[in-house]
Amino acid sequence: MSSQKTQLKCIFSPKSKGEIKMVRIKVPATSANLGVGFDCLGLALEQYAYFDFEEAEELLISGCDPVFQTEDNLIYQAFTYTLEKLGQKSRAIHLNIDSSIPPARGLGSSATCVVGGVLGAFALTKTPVDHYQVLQIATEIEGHPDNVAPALYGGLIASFMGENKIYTQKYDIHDSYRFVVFSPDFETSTKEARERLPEKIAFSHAVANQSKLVFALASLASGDGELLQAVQTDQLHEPYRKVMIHEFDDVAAFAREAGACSVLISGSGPSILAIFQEEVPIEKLRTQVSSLQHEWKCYTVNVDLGGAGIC
Ligand SMILES: Nc1ncnc2c1ncn2[C@@H]1O[C@H](COP(=O)(O)OP(=O)(O)OP(=O)(O)O)[C@@H](O)[C@H]1O
Ligand SMILES: N[C@@H](CCO)C(=O)O
Repeated sequence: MSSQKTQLKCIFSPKSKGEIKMVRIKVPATSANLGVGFDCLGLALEQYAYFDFEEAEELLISGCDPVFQTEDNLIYQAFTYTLEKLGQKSRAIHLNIDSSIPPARGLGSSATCVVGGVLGAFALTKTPVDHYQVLQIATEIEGHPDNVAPALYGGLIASFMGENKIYTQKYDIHDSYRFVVFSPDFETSTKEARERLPEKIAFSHAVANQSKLVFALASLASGDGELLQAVQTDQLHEPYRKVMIHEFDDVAAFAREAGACSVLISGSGPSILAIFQEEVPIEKLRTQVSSLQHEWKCYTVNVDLGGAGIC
C-alpha cells in the first residue's frame, strides 16, 4: 500500500509589496468516511467551490442562498475567526460564492466554506501560510479534520487528532477506479446525522471495521476491486444513517447491478458514492434514478489531486 506524509509546503507567500484588494480561493468537494473509514478518511473530488474576497466599505455576500447572506455565513465566520488569530481587526468584505457543491448533501460543503474563509483571511492580509496552519484553524472551526484535510491537500487523506497535533496521511488510489456520485434533492444536516449514531457499539463491530479499513486502503491503492467489494460494509455509522436516506436501497441496487465494487454513504449523507472499475454505464444509471420519486443527480467525478488554493 502506498502512502506519503502530507507536505508542509507554503501555499501562500506574498511576493509584491502592494496591498491585495481581491483574492479568489478554489476548494474541492470531499466525500468523507468511504464506508469503513468513519471520521478518519476523506476523498477530494473534482467538483469545486470558488470564493472571491474583496475589500469593501460594508459586508456584502452574494452568490448563495439569501439565508446564508448574513454575518453568520460560515465562510465569513471562518474569515473573521482567522483574522482574530492573526491579531488583525475584523474587516468588511464583498464575498462572492460560486459553488457547484450543494449544501448539506454529504459532499463537504461546510469544509469548503471553512477552508475558503481561512485561506481568504491569510491571502487578503498577505500573511504567509503553510498547509498545516490552515489545517489547524480549519479543524478548530469544523470540529474534525476528515473533510478539511482532503479539501486542503487533495487526494485520499486519512486524518487523526492527536493530543497536540493533527496527523494526516495521503494514500494512493489506483487509476482503474471510477467514482460516481448520486446526489438527491433533499438535505441531511451533519448534526442530525451524528445524533443518529449510538453511544456504544458491539466489540465485534469495532474489530470488523478496523480490519476492513486496513484492507480497504490496500485495495484502493492496488486496484483489487474484488477485495474492495469484500470490505465495503461498515458497521459503525451506515446502518443508522441509511434509514434517513429515502430510496437508498433503490440507488444502491442500481449501482451494484451496474457492477459497482462499493456503494457508500458520502460523508454524513444523503449523497451516495459508488466506486466502479473501468466502464460506468452512466446513461443507464441516470435512466434508472429518473424513475425514482426524488430527483437524483448522477455523475462521474475524478479525484482532485491538488487540493485548495489561491487562484
Ligand atoms: N454555498 C454556501 N454558502 C454559504 N454557506 C454554505 C454553503 N454551502 C454550505 N454552507 C454551510 O455549510 C452548512 C452545511 O454543512 P453540513 O456539515 O450540514 O453539510 P455538508 O458539509 O454539505 O456535508 P458533509 O459534512 O456530510 O460532507 C450549511 O448549513 C451552511 O452553513
Ligand atoms: N465524518 C463525518 C463527516 C461529515 O462531516 C460524519 O460522518 O459525521
